[in-house]
Amino acid sequence: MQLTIPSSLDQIIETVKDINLSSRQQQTIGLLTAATVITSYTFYRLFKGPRDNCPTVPYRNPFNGSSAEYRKDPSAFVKKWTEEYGPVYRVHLFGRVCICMHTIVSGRYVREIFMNSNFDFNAGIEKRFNMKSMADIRAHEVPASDTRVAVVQYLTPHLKYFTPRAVENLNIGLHDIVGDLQGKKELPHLYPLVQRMVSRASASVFVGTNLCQNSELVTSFQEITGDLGSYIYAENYWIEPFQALMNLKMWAIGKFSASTRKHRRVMLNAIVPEIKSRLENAKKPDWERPNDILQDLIENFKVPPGRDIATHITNQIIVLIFASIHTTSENGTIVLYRILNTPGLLEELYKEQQEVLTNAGLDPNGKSSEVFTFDIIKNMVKLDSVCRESMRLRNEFYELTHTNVGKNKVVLSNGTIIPPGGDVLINAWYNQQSNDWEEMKKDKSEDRTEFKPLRYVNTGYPSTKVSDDYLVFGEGKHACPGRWFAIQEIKTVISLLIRDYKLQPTSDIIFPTTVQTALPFGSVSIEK
Ligand code: HEM
Repeated sequence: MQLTIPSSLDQIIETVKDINLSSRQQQTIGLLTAATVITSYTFYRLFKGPRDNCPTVPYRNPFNGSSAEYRKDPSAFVKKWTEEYGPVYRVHLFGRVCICMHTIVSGRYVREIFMNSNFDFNAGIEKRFNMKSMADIRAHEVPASDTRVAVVQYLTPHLKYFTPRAVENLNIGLHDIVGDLQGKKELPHLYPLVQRMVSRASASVFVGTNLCQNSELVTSFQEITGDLGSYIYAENYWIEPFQALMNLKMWAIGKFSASTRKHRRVMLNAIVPEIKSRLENAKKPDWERPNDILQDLIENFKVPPGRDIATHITNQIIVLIFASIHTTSENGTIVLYRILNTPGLLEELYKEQQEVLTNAGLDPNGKSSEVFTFDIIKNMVKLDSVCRESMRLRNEFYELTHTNVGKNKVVLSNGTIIPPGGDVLINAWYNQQSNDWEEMKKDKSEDRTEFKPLRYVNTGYPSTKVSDDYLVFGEGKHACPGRWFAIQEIKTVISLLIRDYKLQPTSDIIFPTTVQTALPFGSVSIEK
């Protein structure tokens, strides 16, 4: 017997009204049929999500829906269903069913998510990757708004001031990996190099010029995100449909994992005495106030009741690290591989660098912390275009999950309903790369899938400018407030490397096509 799951109440009535109830046997069959149909309908509604005619990608596995198919070939999956269903549709992914099934939003509709304060990125991401919980930080003690304030008020306005120290420490980070470099050195992958440079420079700005010399601390800055992330990503996906179990697992990582304990110990060992000595020195008349985010946090943030100041500030710094170090290192690595994979590009960028420095009356071979100033880096427009183009083309598919944290349903302009607690995924592939989005093409012949390094030169679209077709930093009032610092670091890492070293790929460079990593692969030789 074939069971057809009805999609509306009318269909149920149609099915039941034809049952002839003249005999006892027929009555029993009739009742059973009606019960089966009603139960099926209830399940159908439950698994389908809200009644709004939004199409749902068909799936067989009721627990993990389309997750396996999506993970196997995300590009094919996203292309197929976006073509079939258009800009807004539902997919049963990562165990999210019923009213919480992910709604995929593409094209201009993404604005309706980014501009609506009911949608929260942190609430969405924390369902699968709750960094605070995994680092044993109580969420309410370090709200996202605190980290935003730290960046918006104390970091971004002072980027010019912080630049020389960041450049000096990028160089030290580089030296940590390549050493004095007498001959050629082979780097199996570029990520550890970029990550060390970014970690050292970020540490000099976040916790100051004294603590950034603590190599163990810089290593913790470098590794904490990847270490905690590996507990989640190296996992069996069976746990995904069970949110309570996921939460328990992330909480247990925070409380009991060796990585969390180690990184917290290293950070507290460094930060506790530093805060103590700063608080004592501040009482002295000849005190010279340290200028870094640590000092801003000490002076401006309230310590929650029952918490000591050092633990609270360490927690704030850890959250800042989660937001900044891996993201910047990963994207810096992506840009570098793109440059190395494009014949003639490295030489063109070197030429631009020499021209910008010479036009500013600076010695093109001068001390890096003196010549690579905030304005000089800003003037490297070709390099900036390469950054935007490389980041636009990173392998992104359904990204930037947002949850409706409001009490009411949100109705998109096409009638799609996102209920309270409902999740949205942004179709970054479509918005950033698809040629089907005609509106985003300058002319019909433009190919958005192509890597065109100088695409954005003189277009008014620097790599920090968010737009519907460039969502790497999000959009709207929660768009990444650290993007100016991130781009400054990425551009300086590249400027230092292409001026002072010779880099050459020693294997093919592979750009990933899976959801597991955005990092390209390939070995590179480096020499002076
Ligand atoms: C290339 C590197 C980076 C990328 C790709 C990146 C990306 C993002 C994205 C996608 C968001 C969410 C935006 C949204 O909700 O719409 C975000 C938020 C945030 N980012 Fe970044 N980020 C980067 C670097 C940084 C850096 C260096 C910092 C700090 C120094 C930082 C601090 C933050 C903070 C505090 C938020 C939360 C903003 C809020 O909730 O209002 N990010 N970032």
